[in-house]
Amino acid sequence: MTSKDDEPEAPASSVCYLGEPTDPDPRDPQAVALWRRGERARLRAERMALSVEVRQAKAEALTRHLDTFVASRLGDLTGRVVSGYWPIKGELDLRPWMTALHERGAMLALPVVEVPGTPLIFRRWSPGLKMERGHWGIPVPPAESLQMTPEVSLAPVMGWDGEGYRLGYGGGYFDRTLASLSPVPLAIGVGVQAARISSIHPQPHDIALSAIVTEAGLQFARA
Ligand SMILES: Nc1nc2c(c(=O)[nH]1)N(C=O)[C@@H](CNc1ccc(C(=O)N[C@@H](CCC(=O)O)C(=O)O)cc1)CN2
Ligand SMILES: Nc1ncnc2c1ncn2[C@@H]1O[C@H](COP(=O)(O)OP(=O)(O)OP(=O)(O)O)[C@@H](O)[C@H]1O
Repeated sequence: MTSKDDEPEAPASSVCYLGEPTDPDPRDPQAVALWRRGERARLRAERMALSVEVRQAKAEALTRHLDTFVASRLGDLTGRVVSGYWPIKGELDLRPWMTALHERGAMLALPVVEVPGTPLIFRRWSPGLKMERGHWGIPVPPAESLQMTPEVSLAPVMGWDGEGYRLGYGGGYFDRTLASLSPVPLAIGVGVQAARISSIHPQPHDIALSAIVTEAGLQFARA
């Protein structure tokens, strides 16, 4: 007869980390890159598993927190340039907020990969604008749209940490863009609360965002 004592003990790590991948050595860029690839796949699968209704409820809750935060930092947005994003791959759809801002007199813009491996540019958008298919199949405003520099820039996050760092799709586009813009915009990471990771293990090229907002509220903000 077997007793409980005969059963092999689970290693402590499987209890503590609940099957999450082990953190890489942050000094080893290749290990970090490999770990990020795994985290992106895990977080993307989790996000895709959310129903459309749940995702929409999260987007609505997030929008309320975002609106409050932006108003607290900038006040009235009339005439200000705000960049959003066209949702892909299960990203939260904040287009209703973009439309509301447009109606309140803000100028909206969307990011465009004009040249792969270089900073994003931003083209003016307004509700109903006919879009073109850009790099990676992402819909973008057509080339004749006015190019603008955002004062507020939304960055959809695949993952995020408590220090304001973002995990995206692995192109490095947002980091490159923030490094190139002057003045630096109020860069707000937006995504689901469940995509929080303890650290993205920031590398020299990673630039922390100004704030992170999820459906649960403001999670991080620099003074
Ligand atoms: N909706 C939305 N639009 C957005 C962004 C976003 O995150 N979400 N971006 C935010 O930045 C920019 C596009 N970001 C991109 C990021 C990666 C790749 C890409 O080619 N990824 C490759 C892997 C690259 C690599 O590992 O070197 C791939 O997955 O095949 C393309 C666009 C601008 N528009
Ligand atoms: N300022 C930069 N200059 C040159 N290369 C950069 C810069 N920022 C990032 N990169 C390159 O981009 C690669 C991917 O970066 P990272 O893992 O941070 O992507 P990401 O933030 O998830 O992507 P994205 O912003 O496109 O969604 C890195 O290996 C890095 O070499």
